[in-house]
Amino acid sequence: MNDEASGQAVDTGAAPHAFAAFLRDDALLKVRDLSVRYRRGGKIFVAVDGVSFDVAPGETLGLVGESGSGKTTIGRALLKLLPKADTRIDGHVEYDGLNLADLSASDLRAIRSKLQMIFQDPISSFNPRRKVQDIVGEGLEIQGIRKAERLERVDRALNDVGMSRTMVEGRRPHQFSGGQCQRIAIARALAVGPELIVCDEPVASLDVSVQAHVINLLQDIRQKRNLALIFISHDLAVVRNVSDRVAVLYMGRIVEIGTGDAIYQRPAHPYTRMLLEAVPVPDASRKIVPSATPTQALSRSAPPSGCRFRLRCPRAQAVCAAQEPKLAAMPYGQFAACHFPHDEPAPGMKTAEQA
Ligand SMILES: Nc1ncnc2c1ncn2[C@@H]1O[C@H](COP(=O)(O)OP(=O)(O)OP(=O)(O)O)[C@@H](O)[C@H]1O
Repeated sequence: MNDEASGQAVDTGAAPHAFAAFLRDDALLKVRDLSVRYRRGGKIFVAVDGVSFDVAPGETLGLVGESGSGKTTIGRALLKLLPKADTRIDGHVEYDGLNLADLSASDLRAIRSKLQMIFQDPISSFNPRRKVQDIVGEGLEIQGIRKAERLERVDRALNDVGMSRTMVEGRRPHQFSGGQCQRIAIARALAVGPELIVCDEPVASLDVSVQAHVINLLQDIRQKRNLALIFISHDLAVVRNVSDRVAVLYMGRIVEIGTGDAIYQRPAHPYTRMLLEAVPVPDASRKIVPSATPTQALSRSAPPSGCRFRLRCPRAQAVCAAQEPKLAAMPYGQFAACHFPHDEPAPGMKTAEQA
């Protein structure tokens, strides 16, 4: 399936179940042409629009984009956590060969032990009246696991996040710091023995000094347990050291997807470059590209014709208004949806050859 050199445009919209060249056969999770529409005040709002990607066992995929680009909606759609009312989901999500749309409630419960999610604000996902050891064991309780085994698995999960039962015994979430609460949330996800965890901005609410600890912790656990991660962030710098591949999302669509090396060293899409420019680096030659039209001002119920990024894009030409670009293979192996992709290294970045 890895037809990277073909240079062929990939129309995932027209052929939702066809394997595009950046998709893989051996994936644990297959997402094909996923769209999510919300009804808001009588209008249809397209939050996610024809997104396709895969996650292989043990792989980390970074999902990056500005606020409102649809990252959380994708994460929640994968776990079937979106509100049913006023939400329409189309497309195909397959986990370990099972189509999630076809699953009965009990099959879905079984899958949930394999597929977990952690959130930006862990405390709001905790029942404040419960003790921490019970919170960590919640998923096991739902599965009907007996108490002795539950305690053993809770201990193991707490140890994996650098905590212990003695540390948490009899205590409630508000007695812990933000970083510790995120560890508790990770332990709760780990306790059920997942294969894939969707991490939704897991460090965004933490102090910068704690962020690195939590990221390193996730990395260690991932290696130890051969976990796959979808790491959601608005910040390309945050996913940089954790992602094998990165997908860049703009207004509900993937505009670039590829290995971390390609995305950081040879970003082809002007939007990816804009996000990279916003990453603070100690290099005065790199400036933040001014954005004429902020995303919030762009209507999602009536997105611009052609390329959705064209109103903010310094390279836009007439064809960009007339024709929506498809994801196409770039010389450095990634796929980008752009009529005028960049071919030069990212400014201020050393390429692998130069390093
Ligand atoms: N339940 C809902 N009903 C209506 N609109 C929604 C709902 N949930 C999200 N949206 C809208 O869908 C768009 C995508 O939201 P989403 O939270 O997925 O984006 P995001 O990229 O995760 O942004 P953020 O980082 O700010 O959470 C936003 O404009 C949001 O307002």
